[in-house]
Amino acid sequence: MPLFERIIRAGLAKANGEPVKRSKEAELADKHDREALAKKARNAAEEFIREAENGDDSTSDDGSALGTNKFKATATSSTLLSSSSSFPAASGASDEDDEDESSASSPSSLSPPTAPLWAGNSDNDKIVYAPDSDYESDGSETSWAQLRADECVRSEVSRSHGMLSGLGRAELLQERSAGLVAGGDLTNKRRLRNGRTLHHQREHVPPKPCVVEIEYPAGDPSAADGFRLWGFKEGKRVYKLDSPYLAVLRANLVKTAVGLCYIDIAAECPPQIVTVPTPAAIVSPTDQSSLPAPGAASATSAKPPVEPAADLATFETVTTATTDKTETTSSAAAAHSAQPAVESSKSAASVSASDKSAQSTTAAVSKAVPPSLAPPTLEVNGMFAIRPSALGGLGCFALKDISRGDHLLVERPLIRTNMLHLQEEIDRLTPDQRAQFDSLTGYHPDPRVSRDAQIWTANTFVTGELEGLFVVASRFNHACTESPAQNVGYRYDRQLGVLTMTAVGRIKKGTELLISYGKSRRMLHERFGFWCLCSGCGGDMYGDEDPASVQERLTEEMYKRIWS
Ligand SMILES: C[S@@+](CC[C@H](N)C(=O)[O-])C[C@H]1O[C@@H](n2cnc3c(N)ncnc32)[C@H](O)[C@@H]1O
Repeated sequence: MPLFERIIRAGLAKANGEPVKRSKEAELADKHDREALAKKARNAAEEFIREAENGDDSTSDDGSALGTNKFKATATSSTLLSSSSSFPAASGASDEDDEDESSASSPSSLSPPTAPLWAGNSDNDKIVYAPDSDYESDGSETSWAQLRADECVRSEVSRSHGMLSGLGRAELLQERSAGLVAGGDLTNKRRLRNGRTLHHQREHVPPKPCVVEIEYPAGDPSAADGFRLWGFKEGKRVYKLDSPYLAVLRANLVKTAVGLCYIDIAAECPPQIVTVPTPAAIVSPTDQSSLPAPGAASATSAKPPVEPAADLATFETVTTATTDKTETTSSAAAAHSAQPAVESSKSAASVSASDKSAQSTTAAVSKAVPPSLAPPTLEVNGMFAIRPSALGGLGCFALKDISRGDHLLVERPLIRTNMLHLQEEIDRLTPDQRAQFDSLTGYHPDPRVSRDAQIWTANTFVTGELEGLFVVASRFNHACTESPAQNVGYRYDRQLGVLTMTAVGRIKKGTELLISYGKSRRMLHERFGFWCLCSGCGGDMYGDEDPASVQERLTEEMYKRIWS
């Protein structure tokens, strides 16, 4: 379960005094405790068995007591050991009581393990079983289990937070630079202080500035100019930069980022992403005859649909002009820099005549950047193009004036499944489909999850009981209700198995097409990892305040809320 969901659930449940489903860590901790109890019980049982085999007379003196104790010990041992399965089946427990107890303590009654059912007997320090036939465990009966779960969640938060902020590494770098700890030679590296203080989780530590280590091939001090904290993206701090060394940095991106910050170079270096929507998957809902057969939905082909509907007929391949120098953010830029250049050149070969200017711009930009960093070539369906967006990464922009009710896109899912079966579905993708999947932006609240899971989490649409991932629809950015308005609605048709995007108002050529991911800014941040930059929800309500500090402050507020 995602971290935030766990935290929120735990918090809500705690507030309401409701039982909390324990985390995996708590389960492990319980298992550890159970094993300790099992050991104890085994010793007790062995002792009893030894006593019984030695013909201890106390049986006849107090047969029932010993019988009960003996039974308790053995039943307990065998039950407890059913999880560790190292204790031989207990003997000498064949009376009626025993059968009752045995059935009550069969392994199935412990599935899932319910540690709170066990308690130490303070009188004889033996483990006793206190079955209650009406009792159904939900795994959260005792406060220690609850506490342990909370503790696990708490450590989870601080761990994740440590990863989010990179503070651990920042501190290490700082200590290294101060000569407090041993480390590599920093003399050829520039360090940048961003003046940030530590988050409240670490308040006991005196605040220190965060240090970013960046390697500059040129070694020129002025190369550090222009860096500033922009915010958080995909679980990492994002720094914007505007440096004369961009070209060099671009070529050395991996070396440069040093694992601490992800450098957003979208303004100068366009995303290396080629989205090739499946023509067969994009048809008019009125032209259902041309819908591809299920399963063949996403076969990649450069051919247009056989009989495309009028409004979606023109499949243009547009080389997007990406000389836009505005400060756009793009996770795609770094995440997808490995996109094979061949894709770009392949698509570039089919540039439509209608976009000659874009082509010439592309040619100019191509000269300036290495082939692997050539501008994106994006295939669109005639109604919109996919281009870098000021909101973040790529977005969809109207290529013509659009009227209310116009269908913009009808798309079949590349994958329709749930998290449980995601891997199987991914494994079934063809290499082309896999490349389409990989090209998407990923985010997951827990940065440790796989990139596949991140992509899935950040891009899926609810499609009935399952979720669907659509390669083109995934490029629609979010807006709240006011300007820039959400101007596109979508609906998944379960019978046809297609997602339809429809204009919900008049849209002028060039306007970004925006859908709604949800209403709450906090939800957007927690679920998708971004603070909405649209003005509708107050993304711009902070006036002159530096966006970096706004985002940092909001993040801190979120953590405070989680912790309170
Ligand atoms: C489903 S993707 C949308 C397409 C994405 N821009 C891309 O390049 O692939 C969702 C991501 O887009 C960005 N995004 C979408 N709407 C945004 C908004 N209103 N403000 C800021 N970022 C936004 C966020 O990074 C979010 O995680």
